[in-house]
Amino acid sequence: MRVHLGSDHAGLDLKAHLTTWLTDHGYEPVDHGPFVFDAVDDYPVFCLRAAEGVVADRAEGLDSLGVVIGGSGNGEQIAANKVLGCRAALAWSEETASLGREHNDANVVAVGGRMHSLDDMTRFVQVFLETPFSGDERHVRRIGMLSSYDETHVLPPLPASARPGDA
Ligand SMILES: O=C[C@H](O)[C@H](O)[C@H](O)COP(=O)(O)O
Repeated sequence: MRVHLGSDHAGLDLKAHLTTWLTDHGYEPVDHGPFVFDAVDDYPVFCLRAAEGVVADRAEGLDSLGVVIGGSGNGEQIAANKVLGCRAALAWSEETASLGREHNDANVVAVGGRMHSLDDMTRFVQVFLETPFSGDERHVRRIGMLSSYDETHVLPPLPASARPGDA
């Protein structure tokens, strides 16, 4: 499996660690930078490229996921989710990492490099990469609503039970 990585200065150390770890574990890492420490670099530059790499691979039928890393993971997740076809989940525990795949079929995971130990973050990424999407009908339906909104910008209809005054 190919794994696209992007970060900023706050995620640089973890990205370097993960690149080696991924290679050692049979993955094909693709590093979108940064490659040197620059305390004022900007995560969108690198995380948008990583997310685009995942989406392009998957459009060609390749097995591909992404990892974006910053101080909190928040901005990196937001950046990745700007790319059409990317679903980026923020992982801050093993459970949120696995749920990102099981329930959300996320194809990119965001991690906060200033929030956890190196071992914990590596484990979150490992869990994310190794967990399959459940494929359950309810999750497929919800993901379909998001994809449809991406394409049409039309809101999904409210169910009868959720209309104001119907409670
Ligand atoms: O959400 C954004 C990330 O956490 C960034 O890594 C963070 O904002 C960078 O902060 P600073 O520029 O203060 O190092």
